[in-house]
Amino acid sequence: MRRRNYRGAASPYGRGRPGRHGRKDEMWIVPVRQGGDMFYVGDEFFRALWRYRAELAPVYWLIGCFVGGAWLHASGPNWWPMPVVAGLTGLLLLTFRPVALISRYPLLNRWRVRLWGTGFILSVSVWLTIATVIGPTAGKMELVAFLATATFAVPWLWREDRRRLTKVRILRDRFPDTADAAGLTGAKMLSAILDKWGWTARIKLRRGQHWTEAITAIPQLESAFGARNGALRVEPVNHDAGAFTLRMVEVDPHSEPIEWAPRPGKRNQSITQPITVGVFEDGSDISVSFLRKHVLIGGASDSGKSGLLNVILARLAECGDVAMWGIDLKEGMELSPWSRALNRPVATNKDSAEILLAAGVAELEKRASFLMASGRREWEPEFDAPALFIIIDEYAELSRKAQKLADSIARRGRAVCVTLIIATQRPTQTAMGEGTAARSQMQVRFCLRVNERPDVDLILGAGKLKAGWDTTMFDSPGKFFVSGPGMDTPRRGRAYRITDADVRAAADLHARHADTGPGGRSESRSDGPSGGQGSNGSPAGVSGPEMALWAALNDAPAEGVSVADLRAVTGHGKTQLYRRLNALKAQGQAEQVGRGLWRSRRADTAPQGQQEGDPESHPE
Ligand SMILES: Nc1ncnc2c1ncn2[C@@H]1O[C@H](COP(=O)(O)OP(=O)(O)OP(=O)(O)O)[C@@H](O)[C@H]1O
Repeated sequence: MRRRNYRGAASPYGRGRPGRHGRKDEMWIVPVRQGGDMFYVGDEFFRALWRYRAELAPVYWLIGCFVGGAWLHASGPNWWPMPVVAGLTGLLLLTFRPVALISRYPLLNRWRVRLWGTGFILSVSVWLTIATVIGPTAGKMELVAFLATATFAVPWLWREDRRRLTKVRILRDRFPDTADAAGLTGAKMLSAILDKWGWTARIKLRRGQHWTEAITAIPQLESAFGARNGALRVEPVNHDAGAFTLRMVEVDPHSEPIEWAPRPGKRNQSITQPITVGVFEDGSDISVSFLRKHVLIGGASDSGKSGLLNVILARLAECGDVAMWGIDLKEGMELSPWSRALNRPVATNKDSAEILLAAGVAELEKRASFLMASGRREWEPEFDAPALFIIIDEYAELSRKAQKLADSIARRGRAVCVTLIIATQRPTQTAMGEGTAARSQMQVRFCLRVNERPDVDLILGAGKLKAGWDTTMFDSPGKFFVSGPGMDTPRRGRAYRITDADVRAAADLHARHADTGPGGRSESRSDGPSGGQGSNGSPAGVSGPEMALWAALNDAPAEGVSVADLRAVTGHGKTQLYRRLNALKAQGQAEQVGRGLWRSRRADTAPQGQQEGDPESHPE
């Protein structure tokens, strides 16, 4: 059989024959339909019988039963045990559901499907047994077959996933016309998935078209689909400039505010896990990792910046390995309700903001020397060594000095887990501080509604507006795009709505220091195990006992520091202290130099006798 190339000329080569450079030339070949139009119509007919096999299944069952019954009857009435054995085998399989069967047909896990299957197998095997003996057309056999088929066809055709499958097929079959009407001639729908809010499809464009053309064609596509304004979203597909993801939002999950639901349990979360701040419009959670990342929240007035900041604070407060400081230059209006959950009184004016940021830089430097001395590269947050977040509402209001300090934290704070969460309306260079690079250090960026399109690039970074991250059309507060590691497509999200009462409840539930309540005493956290200045002068509850322990071991004389002294500086109980000391010893960072005497392992000293078996080298 000769094949034709794409211009219709006969090709001398069969399908797949290597070209001049060993390249297969099958791209240029389409199969020739021999036999003219009749063959074509017949071909399409059989294709349709196969494509719509699920919908046509009841007809196939009926035909199968009559053909099978006729064959068995013709073979002899004594063949009746055959359908009985087949039916029993089917029932046994359904009852015991071997793994191979379940992994191929997971639907069999549903009891309704099994009930239907049991009835179906019983009916078919009984009917075939009788048909083998008396014949498939004897008596009322035909009527019974039709009635039984109709009975089993109803639940089969009404099945929810069958309905979905049909909808997907209709979408896919009609898509070439829709794309044509929208000016994307030649585009194909490769796959589609339905969910409760709408559907998402993967589209492949004609060769030479770029996915950004689909962004321009969104209004035309909406019209061609007969959808409401703003119902369609276009997102790029990684590694394929000629494809995109088309999302139709039939029911907008963001049309109503999504209420904040506090999580039970106190301080049992960890910042090493992503935190959930809202819901994407396909109903999935927006989970963002805040660990070792600076965060920027930008948006116009009333776009919901403070609301989002409150949600983030509430989530951070749930983490036991987090410490928080706050700067709120709106006279503490936004952050004061959080005072009890913060590890330091809120800075509400330019001077106290400078002091707080200077303390942040000092903390950062202490942590950096600690890491260097202990041969580690990154701060691993723990309850005793929390990640420190400095939250700044209205960053643009900071003084120049404060902005320089914040810039220093932005540049150096990530590895040591001293990070910034900044909210501002327009992060222009002036607002972020002339001569500083704070904006470029922000890895996670939330962009709420903005009034001017160029503000999108200002908040999210150059080129984002052109890539479809336009937030000027966001119509309700709390809606945003978030960009960051692993979040490089513009998916619309909406933050939870958190009320003032929710904020108060969360702050009470996760109070760090009861004595720093609204209007609480400043710098008064000097008592208790996690309070007070560490021996290294670290701020209470931030650097924590871990650094105090390390400083004491480092400062210890050659004969070591006593366990009693270490307990005093860290506030640890004996068991906890020995757990930490033994861990440091295992890492080669601390050594026991005598009974109950420890110090850091120094490069210049040979390892001392390790006194294995010393009862005090194990927690009691
Ligand atoms: N996620 C949300 N869902 C529903 N409503 C919200 C949400 N976030 C904020 N709002 C509402 O929007 C209004 C403005 O919110 P918010 O004060 O957070 O905005 P803002 O951007 O901080 O404003 P400004 O810059 O003026 O301080 C408030 O009435 C708030 O209740």
